Amino acid sequence: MLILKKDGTSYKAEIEKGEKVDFPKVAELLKHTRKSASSLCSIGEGGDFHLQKLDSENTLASQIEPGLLENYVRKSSLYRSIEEELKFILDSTGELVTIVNNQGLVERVSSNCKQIMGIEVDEFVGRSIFELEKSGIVSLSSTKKVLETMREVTITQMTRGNRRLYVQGYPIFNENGSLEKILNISRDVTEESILRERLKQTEREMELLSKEANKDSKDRKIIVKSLKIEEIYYLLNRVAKTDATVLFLGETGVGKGVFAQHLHNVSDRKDSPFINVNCSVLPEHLIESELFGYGKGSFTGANIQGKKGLIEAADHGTLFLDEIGELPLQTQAKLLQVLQEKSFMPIGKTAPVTVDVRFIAATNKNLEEMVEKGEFRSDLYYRLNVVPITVPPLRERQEDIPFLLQHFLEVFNNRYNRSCSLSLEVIEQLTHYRWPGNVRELQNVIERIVITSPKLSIELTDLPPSMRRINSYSNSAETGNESLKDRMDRCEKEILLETIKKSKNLYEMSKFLKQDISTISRKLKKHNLTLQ
Ligand SMILES: Nc1ncnc2c1ncn2[C@@H]1O[C@H](COP(=O)(O)OP(=O)(O)OP(=O)(O)O)[C@@H](O)[C@H]1O
Repeated sequence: MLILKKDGTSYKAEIEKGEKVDFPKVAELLKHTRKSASSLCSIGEGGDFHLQKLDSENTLASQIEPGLLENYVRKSSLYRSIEEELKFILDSTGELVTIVNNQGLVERVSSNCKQIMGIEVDEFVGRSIFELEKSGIVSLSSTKKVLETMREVTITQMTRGNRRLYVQGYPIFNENGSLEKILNISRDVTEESILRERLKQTEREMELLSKEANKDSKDRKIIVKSLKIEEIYYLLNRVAKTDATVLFLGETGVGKGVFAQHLHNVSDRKDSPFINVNCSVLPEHLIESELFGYGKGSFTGANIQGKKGLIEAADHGTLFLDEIGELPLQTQAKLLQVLQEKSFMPIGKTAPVTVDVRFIAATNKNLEEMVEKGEFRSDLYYRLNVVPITVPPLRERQEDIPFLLQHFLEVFNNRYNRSCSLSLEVIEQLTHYRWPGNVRELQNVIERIVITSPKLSIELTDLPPSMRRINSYSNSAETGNESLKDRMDRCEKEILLETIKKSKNLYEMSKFLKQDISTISRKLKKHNLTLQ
């Protein structure tokens, strides 16, 4: 049995509670308690501990009040050393460690509490985590999550002192499997997040710089051959001298983006950024913050340092708003204000930002129709529509097609280290193709051919099946200038040309076309064709 003294020291007596003891043992006990034998027999009220009166059979038992016991234990050297070790462990991790009981009351916290949480240890210990969350001392409690899920959790927390914490909460179960405590280890990642954000910003700037650097590269060359494109090109060179807003209209892939970039390149703003924003790609809930930026800690999930918007990033340069028809109505109102006043208020800021930006917009939608349906603000439409430029689809400017084919062939031959060439029939065929995806589709077709063709000389048969015949027929039909006979003759010639490529002799050709040899021979003669 352990005999405890008021000063916290202890004495271990070889006596068990209820054990019969002889007088030598009682004497030993007396020595330590410094009581006389007669007083020991009468101890029991108000002493360090209460001994039951020794009865006639010399039975000794001890009774210690619970409060007193706790006090003794706290003062004991063993307790003190465990306590010190635990404190040392909590403090030496460098992370904020909290131990919370299963009711959500904070039992312990490491001494860096003030530095990380912004409050003193004493203000933290003993308080309910629910109350701390309510009073905004912690933004999101990991303890609460552990209590809900009974599992290990990981969360990001913002403290009152604007520190960002990466918190891991661990449930600690007792041997019966019920939750005893929750251990939370929080790492202060504020500096890390700032650095990450700076890195992202630098990457964005690098991307802008590399775009700027590439803008005059060969890939960016603009093919201007047809009269329609020539007109646009020269109009842009004139408009570039002003700051007028330009609205590019036209189907997808016709080159609206290319012309917007050209307009910037030939303007006085060419040495400042050209910021290309695709309004259809930015998620609706982010579009405003991306365009206008925001101040420090404006909303949940925002960068704590605040962020410069794309409009501000385009200061002294050009902002190209591609797919402007996709801009939400609410953002349209804010954009109109920038166009009119050249200033705007970033989210969560109190001072307006003034910018000097040239605006260019583009869309493949019918904005007038959208205005009628109330999907696009009429005032913004008129503001953007100062210089409207419609870029025609490829099928309306076939003169450009052979030059575009040649241009992209060069680009991709260089890129993939090949020397592919197109036969005259291929050029002719592709010139009459409808190109629903316009220049972008043409570019992709040539890239695919250069990458996949085993041969260097590209023939009709190497074209994707959809481009080999049908479209040229329908396209010519659209022009409506040819008679039925002429069109049939032309088709016949194209079919013969294609079959010649894969036939060794007349016999094979007649088999392919399911015609007798004499008919094939006659038709070859008619079209002035020979079998090699
Ligand atoms: N005249 C041209 N000369 C050279 N390349 C061109 C020309 N027109 C378009 N291109 C190329 O075609 C591709 C599509 O052009 P761009 O992205 O400018 O079209 P867009 O009309 O803006 O399309 P979308 O409406 O889908 O955004 C680009 O890779 C571009 O380089």
